[in-house]
Amino acid sequence: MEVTARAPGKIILSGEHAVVHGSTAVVASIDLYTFVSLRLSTSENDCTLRLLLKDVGLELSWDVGKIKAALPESDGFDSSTPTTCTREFSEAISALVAEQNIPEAKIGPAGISAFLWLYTSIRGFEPATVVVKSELPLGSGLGSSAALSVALAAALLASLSPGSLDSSKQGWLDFEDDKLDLLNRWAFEGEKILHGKPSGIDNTVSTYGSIIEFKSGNLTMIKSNLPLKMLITNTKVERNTKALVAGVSERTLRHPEAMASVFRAMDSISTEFSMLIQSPATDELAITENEKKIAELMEMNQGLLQCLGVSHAVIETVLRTTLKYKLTSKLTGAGAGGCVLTLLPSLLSGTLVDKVIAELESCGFQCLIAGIGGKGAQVSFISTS
Ligand SMILES: Nc1ncnc2c1ncn2[C@@H]1O[C@H](COP(=O)(O)OP(=O)(O)OP(=O)(O)O)[C@@H](O)[C@H]1O
Ligand SMILES: C[C@@](O)(CCO)CC(=O)[O-]
Ligand SMILES: [Mg+2]
Repeated sequence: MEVTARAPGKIILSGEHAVVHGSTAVVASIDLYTFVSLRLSTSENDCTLRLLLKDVGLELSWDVGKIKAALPESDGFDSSTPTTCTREFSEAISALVAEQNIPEAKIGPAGISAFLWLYTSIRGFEPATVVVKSELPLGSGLGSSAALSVALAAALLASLSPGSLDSSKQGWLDFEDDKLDLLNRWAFEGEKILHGKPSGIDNTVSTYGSIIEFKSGNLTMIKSNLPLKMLITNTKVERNTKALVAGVSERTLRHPEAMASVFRAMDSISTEFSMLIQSPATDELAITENEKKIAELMEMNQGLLQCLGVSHAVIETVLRTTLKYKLTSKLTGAGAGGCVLTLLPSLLSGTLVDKVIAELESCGFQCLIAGIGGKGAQVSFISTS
């Protein structure tokens, strides 16, 4: 049997970074996915765990006996109890990754460490082949690390106990709510390896989908009464979320009061953003008025993100370019490059949108318009017999 899981990326509409420090944030899933296929070995002679990372052209393999010998003694794995990777395990896993001699330019080791932690914690030391493929740009603010963690955990948990999932059914199947909570908690353990000190917002929206108001681990699914059409511009400047999150924490240590004020302001912006998109807007005038207020909140949010030190020259280029067309933009995700959101008001003509995209792409950027607020993690069972 082979199981394939898919998990969506995300756009943070308001409150990134501040959410790590307890502020409210608003986040939406997007219809770009990371796919993880897991096929357990059927041959008794096969003692290999294979990981194929298609997006970075890496094929890695370990003898499962060697993995078991390299990891510290433990009471065995318990898939029902998400556990944080300890320093001792982290050092042993880093050594298993280092022996693969991965070219640094290809990919940071964190994604592979997260894989080894989730695999051995949930499935133990069973030989298998795991294939990862994504529609998301990596390291660009669209939640590729969370989509990886969620899709990995989803495939592993579904392979262990399909539970209510009917493996004879075709197509993408939804998890039961209680399974989603377990999945999200395991994915959060993967994000801790990838993000250092994650808030949990990225793995939560990749697990549950939809649009979510998130604060200190608490989530409220919200329904937007506004179209919320967003142009996503990928500046193609890759960066590392873990380092950026750490940088904001260091600035907070240097300027505690000032930064606390910024976080409080971002909390207010997110709360108002959430209230606005849920407020009833039936006619064009009401929608336009609310879209103008949303644009103002995005502009204010971007200004505060500059206070945190996570903007970048290429982000400023996108801001200036879209402002020429009286459009408002803000970075999304960890910043310092990556992706920028531009609100496309519902009355905006397609011709104008095409002009904005053409000018942005002439700067070497890549533009896309993704559907937002869709499904979260799902699995599909493909018979390989
Ligand atoms: N499809 C993938 N294949 C291999 N590694 C991946 C994949 N997706 C994510 N990763 C891992 O996640 C890292 C990128 O995570 P990072 O958190 O820095 O960026 P992001 O999640 O795309 O952006 P943000 O956290 O701001 O939303 C990559 O360097 C890699 O280690
Ligand atoms: C920058 C951050 O707020 C969002 C990254 O997409 C980090 C986090 O919340 O884990
Ligand atoms: Mg990430």
